[in-house]
Amino acid sequence: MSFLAVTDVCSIPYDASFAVKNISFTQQAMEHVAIIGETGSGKSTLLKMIGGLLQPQSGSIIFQNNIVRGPDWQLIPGEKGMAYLSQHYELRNNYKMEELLAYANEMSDDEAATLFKICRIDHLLKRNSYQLSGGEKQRIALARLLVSKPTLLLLDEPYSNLDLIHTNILKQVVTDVCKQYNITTIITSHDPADILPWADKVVVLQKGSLVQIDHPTHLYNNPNNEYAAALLGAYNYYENEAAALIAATLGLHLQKKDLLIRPEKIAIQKATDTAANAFVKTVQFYGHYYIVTVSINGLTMQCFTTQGNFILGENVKVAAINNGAL
Ligand SMILES: Nc1ncnc2c1ncn2[C@@H]1O[C@H](COP(=O)(O)OP(=O)(O)OP(=O)(O)O)[C@@H](O)[C@H]1O
Repeated sequence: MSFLAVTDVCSIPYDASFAVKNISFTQQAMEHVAIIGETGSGKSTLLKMIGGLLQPQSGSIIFQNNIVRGPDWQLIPGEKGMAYLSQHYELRNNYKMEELLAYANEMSDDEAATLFKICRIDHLLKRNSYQLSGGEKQRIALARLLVSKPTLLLLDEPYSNLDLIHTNILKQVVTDVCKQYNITTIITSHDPADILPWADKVVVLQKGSLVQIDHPTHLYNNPNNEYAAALLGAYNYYENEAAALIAATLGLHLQKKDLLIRPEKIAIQKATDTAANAFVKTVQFYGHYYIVTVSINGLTMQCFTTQGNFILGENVKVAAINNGAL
């Protein structure tokens, strides 16, 4: 029996144009699940249905052997044992943080003190919400959910409003609390950096429908469509004659009518006129790597390289690394 089983779940359409349709997946205890998709693809809608905060039209959600009942069936929406951190969480004004945290607290004083330390908010308890930064508010909001001792944490784009420093702090906090308290987590995001190193299972949504469920490595290397490829990072995509031409240039055997190759799978080097098969169109600096865009018979292709000495217009040779295998 799964920890969570989502079966054929459909949302009640908000209007004629959008509904989440027939989503099924399972989650084991402590398995990290990420729900990804472009903005408006239905991530929050699905997460709220899982949390019992939004009534599904059909399908079933079973959490730890119990049916999750939507708000139509409960006086106070929300499933016991689950905690949902909204993208648009709000902390009440005119309360000290310690008062706010005391409200739903099911922990002993010692347990709560440990939690606040792990959440890195122990120095903020005497403050009011207007005295906190966005990252601090986010950690308080998380701690406020955790004092009710959930076993499943639903995090709706938790890092979307934070800078890199505070994102990294919150990621560490999430990792630490989940490990310390055996909390299973689902995160929604559209940022590959939130998903690829963290998730065990990725659920890809497009316009409310399921595109793919996969392990991040397999998904990154074998996306079911161009949309799924684009969500997880840069890519080059060609069809028909263009695919054949690029495959021949890179030394690849084309097995289908289209070709998807990630930029890091292409080696690029300076070349004499006779050895060259491309020329440099643009060079962009990204800190620890460069993106060099080359032209091959009028087709463009992105290559990642750590070499910053390519010159616009110069001839280069490009080739697939390891036969393009990802
Ligand atoms: N309460 C609502 N009433 C009407 N339409 C809604 C409502 N909530 C969401 N929608 C619409 O449903 C679609 C899916 O929204 P949802 O918030 O689930 O997407 P999302 O993938 O979480 O997006 P984002 O990444 O921008 O948060 C969008 O087109 C949105 O405009």
